Amino acid sequence: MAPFLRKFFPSVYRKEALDKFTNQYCKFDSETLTLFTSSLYLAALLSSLVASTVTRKFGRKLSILFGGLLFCSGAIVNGAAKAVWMLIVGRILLGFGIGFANQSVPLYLSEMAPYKYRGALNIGFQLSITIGILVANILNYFFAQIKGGWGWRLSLGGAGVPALIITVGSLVLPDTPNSMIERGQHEGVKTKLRRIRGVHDVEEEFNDLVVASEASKLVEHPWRNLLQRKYRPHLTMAILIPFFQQLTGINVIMFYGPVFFNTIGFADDASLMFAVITGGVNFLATIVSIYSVDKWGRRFLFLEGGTQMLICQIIVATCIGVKFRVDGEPGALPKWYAIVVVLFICIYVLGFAWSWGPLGWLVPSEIFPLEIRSAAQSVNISVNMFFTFIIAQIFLNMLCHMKFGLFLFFAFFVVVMSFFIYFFLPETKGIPIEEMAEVWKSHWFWSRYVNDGSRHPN
Ligand SMILES: OC[C@H]1O[C@](O)(CO)[C@@H](O)[C@@H]1O
Repeated sequence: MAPFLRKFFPSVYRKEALDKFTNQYCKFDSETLTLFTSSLYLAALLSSLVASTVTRKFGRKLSILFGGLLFCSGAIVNGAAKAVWMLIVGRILLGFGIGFANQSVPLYLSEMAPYKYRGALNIGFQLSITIGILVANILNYFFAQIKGGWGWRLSLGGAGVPALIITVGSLVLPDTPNSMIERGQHEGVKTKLRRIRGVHDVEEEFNDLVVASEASKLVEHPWRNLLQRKYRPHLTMAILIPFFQQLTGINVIMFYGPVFFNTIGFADDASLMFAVITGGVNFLATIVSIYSVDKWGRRFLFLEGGTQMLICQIIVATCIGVKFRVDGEPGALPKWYAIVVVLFICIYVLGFAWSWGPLGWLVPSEIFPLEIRSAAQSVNISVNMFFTFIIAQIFLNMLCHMKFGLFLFFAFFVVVMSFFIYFFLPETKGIPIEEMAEVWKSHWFWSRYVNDGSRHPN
């Protein structure tokens, strides 16, 4: 929003609004602007490491509560901001909140979910993220129209509403049976299980939980465990899947969509409107993945989504390159031309939202065996946050230097990740978690690690 830029980032505002001769690609290149966006992810990365201990020792509820409170305070500081430092402090508080929530909420969900619905509920996590993005984009569109130019305060402060929902939720929802057992609170667990599952006979699940908890207590060094040769495929996936998810370039559209649409010549309100459209497409396609993931499988969605994103990235790069050339000639794209670009961006978002978006969380969550689950999950989240931070931090500068080639840069990674999936990711559709080991044992490449040199008898 122009009043926001004028107040906190006047040099960006001047370049964008007043200087009609600047290279289009560099209009928004400002380090404080990117620091404002990216500081949140650095804070999230740090706090998710602390949160994993809180979640284990004090229960999921407490981590969720911390997440809600920190997020709430960040929203208040941001909504009341008078200077850039307040914005950045607010973003850091939001980041701490996200670190706690990202660590504990997926765990909470998967521990509460009945076994059969775990996949769908897991995608529910990503679905909620897309709903959050969509609602935020819609509100931004309306708040931007408020006379007096203070609508951005509502946009930033409004983040307090979902934070309050999380805070209150953490107080009224029960802790998970797994967590209670893990912390030695055996009484009351069976009653709780009966309530959650809606059946009387919970003896078997109770015993399973106790056995699982005993087993995980025997693992003294989950982090060192993860480095064992037999966990090489898991460690590889815990690092590469979140890395690739971010290298699709999705957050260029999610974070800087309005900035980007502005760059190609739309007015401020039209740019915010396109953010609503991409947000809507993102949400709808995530629903598609809920229905198709167990039907067509993970590999199909990854490969189809990758191909779709690749084609769109090449088309968008070509369209922008042809018009702005390498020197970023000032002037907007013709309307119809800009609409074609927006259309292919939407098809790109569709491709992401039914593949790497949800599967980037689902696949890691179902392939880690219990003894390394929490450590591997922390690696997964940290790598995700780290690369979200990197892209958020360098995107505007990359756009300025790599120009339309930026889209080809991400396209290159989409090719690499699709080959990676094709050759190295086994299909995990319909395989019970406790039988997952077999999948690696019969894989052409990973079998040499999990079988420890000797091939499986069959
Ligand atoms: O839907 C897009 C969103 O999904 C994620 O890739 C993973 O949750 C985020 O980094 C992104 O902002």
